[in-house]
Amino acid sequence: MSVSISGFSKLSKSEKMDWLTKTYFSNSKKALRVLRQYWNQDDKLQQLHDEFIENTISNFYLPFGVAPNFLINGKIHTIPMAIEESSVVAAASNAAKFWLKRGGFKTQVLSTTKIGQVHFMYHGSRKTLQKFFDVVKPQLLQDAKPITKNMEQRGGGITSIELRDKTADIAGYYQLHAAFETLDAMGANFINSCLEQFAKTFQKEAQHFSDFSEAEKNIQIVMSILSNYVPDCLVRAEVSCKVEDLNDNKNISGEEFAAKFIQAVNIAEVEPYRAVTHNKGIMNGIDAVVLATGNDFRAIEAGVHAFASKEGRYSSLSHAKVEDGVFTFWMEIPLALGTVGGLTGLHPLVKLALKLLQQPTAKELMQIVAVAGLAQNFAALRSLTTTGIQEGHMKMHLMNILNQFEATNEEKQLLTAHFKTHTVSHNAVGDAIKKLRVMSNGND
Ligand SMILES: CC(C)(COP(=O)([O-])OP(=O)([O-])OC[C@H]1O[C@@H](n2cnc3c(N)ncnc32)[C@H](O)[C@@H]1OP(=O)([O-])[O-])[C@@H](O)C(=O)NCCC(=O)NCCSC(=O)C[C@@](C)(O)CC(=O)[O-]
Ligand SMILES: NC(=O)C1=CN([C@@H]2O[C@H](COP(=O)(O)OP(=O)(O)OC[C@H]3O[C@@H](n4cnc5c(N)ncnc54)[C@H](O)[C@@H]3O)[C@@H](O)[C@H]2O)C=CC1
Repeated sequence: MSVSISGFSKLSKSEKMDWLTKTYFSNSKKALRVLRQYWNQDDKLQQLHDEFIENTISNFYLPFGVAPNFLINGKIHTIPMAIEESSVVAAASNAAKFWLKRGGFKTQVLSTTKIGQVHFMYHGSRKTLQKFFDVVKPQLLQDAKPITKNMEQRGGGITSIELRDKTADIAGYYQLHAAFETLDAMGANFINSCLEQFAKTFQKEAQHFSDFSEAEKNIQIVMSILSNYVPDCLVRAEVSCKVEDLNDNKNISGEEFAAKFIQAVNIAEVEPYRAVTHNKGIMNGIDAVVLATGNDFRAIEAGVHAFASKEGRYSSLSHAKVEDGVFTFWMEIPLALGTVGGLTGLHPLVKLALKLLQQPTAKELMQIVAVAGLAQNFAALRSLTTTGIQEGHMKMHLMNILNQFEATNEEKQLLTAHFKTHTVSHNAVGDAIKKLRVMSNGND
């Protein structure tokens, strides 16, 4: 079907739903019912959620779960997670429980610098441009003062601006490359506002710079935007224990477990096909907490994967070693997060998640999120190198398969018990449910 519409954004919510359901669904009443089913019953809350984005017609639920027992730098946390995939929360909880008895997670924020750039074109003398930049720099900072005043009072603001010559890549291409400290805000809007002001000042002042020829005054601003690549907004998370303490009755000694685990990490360090899946496992934990705390998971994803490629080849974000009988597993990861701004003060479940985390600062949240990623990676690698991933994952996924077969509560109970001792697969569940239904029909 190929249908276009002009002025859709101007329609009311019910007009939008009406057009959509009549245009795309043979049973428009049923489609409407589903959409309405996910509206918040409270009118005020419904409006709040509607107004987060544009053309809202319903709400998209994700489960909101928690993983308890995370010992981080000596303090226990229960971590909120919003995610659709079964076994992720169980895996995080499992790893938290494992490390609770082994000293817990240690974390450290290594840096908090964020970057933004004004990309512009200039075809003239590089020396004169540099001279102009040196002259105009105080004015750039001065004109941005109305935007930076409050941030500076809090201890943040613009920390540097430099002129970068990118003409080796594209003829005439230069940048104003600026660094920012945005404290508890992720900072996208703050940084973009500063950059757009830089661009205005830069262009305006160029008109009055007497060393420029008329042609050189014609600086063309291409765009002004923050970068989601934040290699200097970095947090480290680590676990370690004596090798013999890794033994956890999984029919494998601590030494064997450490050796296999390190092999698995080494493979992800050198083999991109494996590294992507390895890091996906880390992002299971990271994204879930990022979402639950109202942060921008696209920004985090883009930045993290760029960081994983920083050596020129996509590689593992985590690393492991044994030294002097001590197993250490760690990760350094860039995370530009906010605990103010964005949705953090608006979405009721985000507010609850932040309260659950005892109202963390952005730095504290960076550490909690990194831990969730490392824990997730530990749980996945532990399964992969011992039982295999499917045993635990499918155990958790069983309920989704049962729901696909529209199992009743009674069927769920019987089949959950059955699959405690049988391997879960889509086919096996299908066969078991068929058998059960034939038997119960026979009994009728
Ligand atoms: C699934 C488990 C945890 C089972 O592990 P288990 O040893 O069978 O669990 P258990 O029943 O003995 O319970 C032990 C603890 O695990 C947690 N746990 C256990 N069950 C639950 C549950 N229902 N709800 C909440 N928490 C649960 C919980 O902490 C529990 O302690 P308790 O609460 O009893 O004191 C384990 O096998 C595991 O960690 N597997 C890894 C699963 C995983 O990584 N899933 C992610 C999806 S797969 C993927 O996307 C990524 C991947 C794997 O491809 C990445 C990669 O390749 O690297
Ligand atoms: N490329 C990207 O990543 C882009 C992301 N965004 C979106 O921007 C939003 C985040 O932007 P923000 O500027 O962080 O949010 P925001 O625009 O809500 O601003 C947060 C403001 O909170 C104030 N504030 C109060 N207390 C503070 C404290 N302790 N520390 C720091 N600031 C404090 C500051 O004035 C700060 O500017 C997210 O929703 C994100 O999705 C927007 C454009 C691009």
